[in-house]
Amino acid sequence: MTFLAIDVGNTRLKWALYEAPGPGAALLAQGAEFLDHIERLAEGAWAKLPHPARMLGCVVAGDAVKRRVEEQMELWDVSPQWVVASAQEAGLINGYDHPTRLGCDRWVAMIGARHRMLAQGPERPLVVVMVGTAVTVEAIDAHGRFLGGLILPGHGIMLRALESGTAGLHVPTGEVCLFPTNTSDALTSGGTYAIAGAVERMVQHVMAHCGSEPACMMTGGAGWKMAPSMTRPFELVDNLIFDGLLEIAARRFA
Ligand SMILES: Nc1ncnc2c1ncn2[C@@H]1O[C@H](COP(=O)(O)OP(=O)(O)O)[C@@H](O)[C@H]1O
Ligand SMILES: CC(C)(COP(=O)(O)O)[C@@H](O)C(=O)NCCC(=O)O
Ligand SMILES: [K+]
Repeated sequence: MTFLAIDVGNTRLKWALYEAPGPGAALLAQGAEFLDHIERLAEGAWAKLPHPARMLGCVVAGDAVKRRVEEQMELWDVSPQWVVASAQEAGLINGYDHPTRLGCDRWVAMIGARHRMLAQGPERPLVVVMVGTAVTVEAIDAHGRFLGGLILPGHGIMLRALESGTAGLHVPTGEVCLFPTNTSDALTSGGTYAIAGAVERMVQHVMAHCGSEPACMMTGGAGWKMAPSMTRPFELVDNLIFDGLLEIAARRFA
């Protein structure tokens, strides 16, 4: 029973086709498109795919984008199903004030991270960092309760905000360094360490609250850029959202 997983962020749509709806299923094909190029999918990357029997996705880019994706899916006889964060799913408990207002991408990535950790060993607290258009930093206790999380601007948004709010910060991308001595390096390093510093604070909060060191996982399109600048060991995972969608699919489509 082939299974299509779709993750629509604010910058790109990522998709992956699996042989079956469950963890460990073989990956048959995958791809990514910028949101402007969604209309290419049905006649492009999706045209030659085996038809998916089931689909599950998460979308945080708004209803108009969701409809554009569903239009491309008319190629197949599969009903689109989109995850909404809930009070509890797949072993995770949602501590948000209004559970359904939590970004579904955050919820699904946390489910993926929790099961990845359980597959590796005993229960531990978790810090899950997702570096996309925005950056999110989530805290989960050892029992699978989502305690809360941070939302920060991603690299691109930080740079655009500085460019548009000042006269003298229109410069090319620089390098991350400890003591930047030019504007490009100062901006690139500032953004990177803003994120790394926020993550370090969250790790400290979790250690103080839970009394033990969390496992740390990082994912998202720009995760690889952050990885060398973290203050602690982080496992860089390709796509925790697909992992989470596979966990949810295994339960819904069993
Ligand atoms: N090959 C790439 N294509 C697009 N964005 C990339 C790429 N490599 C890194 N990035 C960075 O990743 C961010 C987008 O990551 P992504 O996970 O697609 O975000 P979202 O889930 O919010 O759509 C961009 O802000 C960009 O800085
Ligand atoms: C925080 C986000 C913008 C992240 O989006 P992304 O960077 O993945 O495109 C998204 O998860 C969202 O819109 N969340 C809703 C608000 C919340 O989670 O509290
Ligand atoms: K995302």
